[in-house]
Amino acid sequence: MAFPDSKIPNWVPSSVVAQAMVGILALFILQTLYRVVTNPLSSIPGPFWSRWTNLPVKLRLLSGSKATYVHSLHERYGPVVRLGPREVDVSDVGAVREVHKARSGFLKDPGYYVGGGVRSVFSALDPVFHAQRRRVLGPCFAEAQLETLEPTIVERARLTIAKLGDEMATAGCTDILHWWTLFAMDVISEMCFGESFHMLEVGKKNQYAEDIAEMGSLLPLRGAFPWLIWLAGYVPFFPYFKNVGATRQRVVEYGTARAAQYMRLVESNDSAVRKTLFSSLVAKGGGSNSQQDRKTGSPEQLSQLDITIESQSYITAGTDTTAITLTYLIYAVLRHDAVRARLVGELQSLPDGFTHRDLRALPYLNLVLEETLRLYGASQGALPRVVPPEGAVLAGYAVPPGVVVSTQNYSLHRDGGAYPDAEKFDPSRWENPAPEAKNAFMPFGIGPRNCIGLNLARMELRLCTALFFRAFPDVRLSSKHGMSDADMKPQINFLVMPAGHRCLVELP
Ligand code: HEM
Repeated sequence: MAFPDSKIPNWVPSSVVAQAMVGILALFILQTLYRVVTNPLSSIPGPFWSRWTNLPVKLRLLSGSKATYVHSLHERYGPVVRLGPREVDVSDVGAVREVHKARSGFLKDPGYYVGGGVRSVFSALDPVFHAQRRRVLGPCFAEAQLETLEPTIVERARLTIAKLGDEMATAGCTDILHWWTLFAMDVISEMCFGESFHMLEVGKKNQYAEDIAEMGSLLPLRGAFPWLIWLAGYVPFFPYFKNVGATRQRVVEYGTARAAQYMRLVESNDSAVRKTLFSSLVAKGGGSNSQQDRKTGSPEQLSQLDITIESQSYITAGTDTTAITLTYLIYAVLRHDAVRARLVGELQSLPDGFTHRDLRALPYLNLVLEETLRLYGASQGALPRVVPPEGAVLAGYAVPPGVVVSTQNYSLHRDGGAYPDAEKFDPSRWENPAPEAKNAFMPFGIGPRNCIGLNLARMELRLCTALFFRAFPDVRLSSKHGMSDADMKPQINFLVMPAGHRCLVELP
């Protein structure tokens, strides 16, 4: 065998080179085998391929079937299942609570959560910084604080109902997912920037919302192959990913302009300035744009830039989540005549000027809400965390430091022990729930990284459901334009999304 183009000197016999190459290959295979066999995760049950790769679950993440697939692995292998050489999923409630509890040491997996190098309450990894931010921002989402913003929600919800009614009358049916998405965007933009995006009036998303949706659509890809986005910066034939930088830039610029505009209004002492989520912080001197405060990262005193970044994360985390959950709530109610009859009856007993406080006290509405959050809450997929340096024992299995441990509501909320006949949409199961049912229920996450917007989400869900079913007690699912249950099959990547990206309803 000759090596004409190589730099190997002529005096080295080619058979020696070939033997060396075979030797290196053999060593590599042996080392890999050794690592696979001695991997501390090898005692954790899982499919055979999980010893070598996590590619099968990554591909399922992209196709929206990871959560159902991982659930099937739990059914086969038990509450702790291996998904790859350095990855496991846990569905044992005690172990899930261990992972997410305060001071557990498990941090959010940076491959999944951190984007754009900015630190918001959502993306921050450092627990000290995060705790300080939550202390500052938590009160903005307290129920009493949100009551001052209730008129914003009601005004936008009434406009949505009017739009739905118009479209059903003129087009014969309407897409509630589309309109609830615009509703949620308008509400959160007004709550962050003091002025709604007015997307409901226009009937479609603005550029900012499109940009945020585009960035969100890349999350599964980023979660599966974080290096791909990095690589895209260097490889010229990835124009799609190259646009991401420009999109992100546009989002920051637009948010900055909106926040600056709001601060100018506040400083002008205009009495017409609308309250925002951040009003109490601004009143205490937050939101300043001085050079000293500009640097993002000061946890106690939020600068204008911090408020812009936080707003962006609320718009990302608080729009589709609310719109999708609300859409599934209506869909589930419309598929169950007895549930609809009882809910509509209860809502019709409300006085005309009802408030969110009245809705909080309605028994059946809240049962329907809990059951929707169990089966159709928007967050059903993996919430990945990294095992701390000291390692962990989860449901009896030792898990070494650095391993990614995920938990998923899809499995927790379908645990037959906690929820008999788990696939059945049955609000009455929450009338007198067993401790197991309460324990496994985590639609908004648990612990210090739970959802900061959960009070806002529940408020929006209650108000919209009440206004919708009072306005349209006889509404039904439509079969126009080929709409069927297949359109509502949940696809789960980062969030749940109906497979058809629509939910059409009509009046009789
Ligand atoms: C039905 C609606 C919603 C659902 C089901 C939901 C669910 C969740 C879940 C499960 C988490 C935990 C994520 C994790 O542990 O990795 C979370 C976190 C978060 N959510 Fe929500 N969410 C909803 C609405 C909202 C709204 C309206 C807002 C906005 C204002 C919001 C803002 C956030 C933020 C900022 C975090 C990160 C909190 C932190 O890490 O400290 N969410 N949400």
